[in-house]
Order: sequence, then C-alpha cells, then structure tokens
Amino acid sequence: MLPLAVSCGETAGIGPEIIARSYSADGTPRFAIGNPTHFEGFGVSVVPIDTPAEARAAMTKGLPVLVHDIPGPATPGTPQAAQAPGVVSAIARAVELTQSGAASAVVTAPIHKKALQDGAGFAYPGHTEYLAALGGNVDVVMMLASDALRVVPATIHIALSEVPTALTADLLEQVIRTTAKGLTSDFGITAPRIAIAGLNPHAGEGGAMGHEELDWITPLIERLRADGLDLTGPSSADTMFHARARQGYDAAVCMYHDQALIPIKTLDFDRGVNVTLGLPFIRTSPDHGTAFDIAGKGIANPTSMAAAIDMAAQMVARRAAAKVA
Ligand SMILES: NC(=O)c1ccc[n+]([C@@H]2O[C@H](COP(=O)([O-])OP(=O)(O)OC[C@H]3O[C@@H](n4cnc5c(N)ncnc54)[C@H](O)[C@@H]3O)[C@@H](O)[C@H]2O)c1
Ligand SMILES: N[C@H](C(=O)O)[C@H](O)COP(=O)(O)O
Repeated sequence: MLPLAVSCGETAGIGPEIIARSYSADGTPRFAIGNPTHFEGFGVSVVPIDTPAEARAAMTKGLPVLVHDIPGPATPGTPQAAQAPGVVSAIARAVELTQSGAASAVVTAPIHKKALQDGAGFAYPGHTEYLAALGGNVDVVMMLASDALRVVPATIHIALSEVPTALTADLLEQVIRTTAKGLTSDFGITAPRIAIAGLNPHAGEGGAMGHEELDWITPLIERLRADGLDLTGPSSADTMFHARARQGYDAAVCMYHDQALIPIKTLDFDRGVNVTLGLPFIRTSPDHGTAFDIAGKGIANPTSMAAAIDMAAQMVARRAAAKVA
C-alpha cells in the first residue's frame, strides 16, 4: 500500500502532537506534511523526507515528514498568520500527491477555520468544502463514524438560523444517496439502512411543531424508498441514538451539524472519525479540532487520529480488493 498523506493541520493546535504520538514503526505507512521541527518533542523520532517514496523506509527510523514550507516555530494555542498559507497548501499537497498516485489517501489533522480565514483568506467553512472544491466541485457528505454510530449532517458549517432555508429536497436526496453509496463502497454494507431525523422537535408532531416533515421530508423519503433505498423516518432525533435504536440502522442522516455530532462525540469522542464521502480520493480526519486549550502540553489523546489512519487504510484496502474482484 502506498503511504497515507497526513496534513499537519493548524500548527498552533494539537495536530502535530497527535500525528507524532499516533506513529509506530510497524504502523500503516504514512508521511506527515509540514515543518519537521513542529513534530519534535513528543517522544518520537522525526525523519524529514523530500519525496513520498522515501516514507516506507523512513518508517523504521521514525515519523516521516515531507518537508513543507511553514516558516518559524509553532506557537501552541496561538495561530500565526504567517503560517496559515502553509497550513492550507499542506492540505492541497496531500490531495495532489494522492490524486497523482504518490500517496494512497488523505488524512487531515485539524485546522482552525477562522485562523486560516484571517491568515490566508481561506474561503471555505472547513476541510470538507475545500476538499470538495479540490476534488472538482463534487457533491460530498461529511460522515462521523465509529463502531457505535455513523452520522451524516445534511447541512454542515452554517448558522442554525440558515438551516431551514438551506435544507432542500434536492440537498437531502443528494446527501442520502451519497451516504448510501459510501456505506456500500467504503464500509462494505451491501444493503445499507439509513435512518432520517426530523428537523423539528418530535419530527414536527404532525405539523404542530413545524411543517417541513409533512411538506417535503416525508414525501422525499417515500419517493426514495420506492426507488429502492432502505430508509426510515423522519424520526424524532431525541430517540434515534440510544443503543436499541442504533441497532436498526447503519447510518443516521441528520438535518444539521450538532444534531449529528452531539450523539457521536458523546458516545465515542476518542474513536470517532470524520470521513468525507463522495470525493475522488479517500479522506479521513480525527473527529475533534485544534484543542488550543491543551496544545503544547503533551496531553492530547491521539486515539482519534490513529482511528482516522486505520479507517483510511481499511478504505484503501477495500477499494483495492474491489478493483481486483
Ligand atoms: N476536522 C477539523 O479540522 C476540525 C474538527 C473539529 C473542529 N475543528 C476546529 O477546531 C477549532 C476548535 O474547535 P472546538 O473548540 O469546537 O473543538 P475541539 O475539538 O478543538 O475542542 C473541544 C474540547 O475537546 C478537547 N479535545 C479535543 N481534541 C482532544 C484530544 N485529541 N485529546 C484531548 N482533548 C481533546 C479540547 O481540549 C477542548 O476542551 C475550531 O476552529 C473548529 O472549527 C476542526
Ligand atoms: N464539523 C466537524 C467537527 O466538528 O468535527 C469538523 O469541523 C469538520 O471539519 P472539516 O470539514 O474541516 O473536516
């Protein structure tokens, strides 16, 4: 397997730390992309490399880091505008290397959206939207996945007040179809079961607490069911995530960011993985952010980064096996 390309994320955050501390000599071949000095001090040897092809041999000596221009020392907790362009270009470089066949997948350490918007004019709400643009302006979904639960928010990084307007039947259909396709292609689920949350409390209570479910969500679900998709809902979101309910579906499609992310980050914060479905390349990420409050203290938990690396490797292997079959 070609090595994974791991972008360093916000240098003032915990990205370099969790990349270093999730490394092991016998682990999945990977290389970080960043300033090698930013990965030092975490008890792991750092091996600067100039090409991805050096990564596999370098793994036996320490964490391979593909040298990338991000000037100056990291300042934990305090992002530097001067480093923002390099943080952004490290993501683009990971995509370029993956699409050119030098790497097998992209794993992204957390970015601080506002720091990049301020420091580099980053024009996207987050990785997901940026990667969709780099992938050719494709339709993507953001899935948060763990052994306990998979969730997909239909709307992502927008204000709650904008959700009812942003939510359309076309968008929800695209999200559902992309989710179903990804569950089959990347999670090996041949007949995926998808639960759809209502937007309103009690899924609208028959119209007493909102009309979207009656007006268009239920008709859409019924149309997609008739088209062969195994869907349930719209259901009251507050009763979709207990253990018995979770046995009834393979993924839950929710209407907005926190409706989806609160349950998975409550159930499995340390092992949750953010996976973007619909891209022309594989991309995973830890389920957490830059954690400025603990950056530089050596106490960040690297488990979610390790899980993101493992999930990327599993997706690479599954797709390779499907090509051979
Ligand atoms: N994939 C990504 O790039 C990504 C994901 C989530 C948030 N973010 C960004 O990160 C920034 C901060 O976001 P936030 O404060 O909402 O969430 P956060 O995940 O950065 O931090 C929330 C809390 O969880 C703790 N935490 C997070 N990761 C941890 C780890 N690995 N080990 C131990 N504790 C950990 C933090 O210390 C903090 O107390 C924002 O700019 C946000 O947009 C980026
Ligand atoms: N919304 C995700 C979360 O809270 O974990 C995260 O911000 C995703 O961001 P990216 O699009 O940058 O992966």
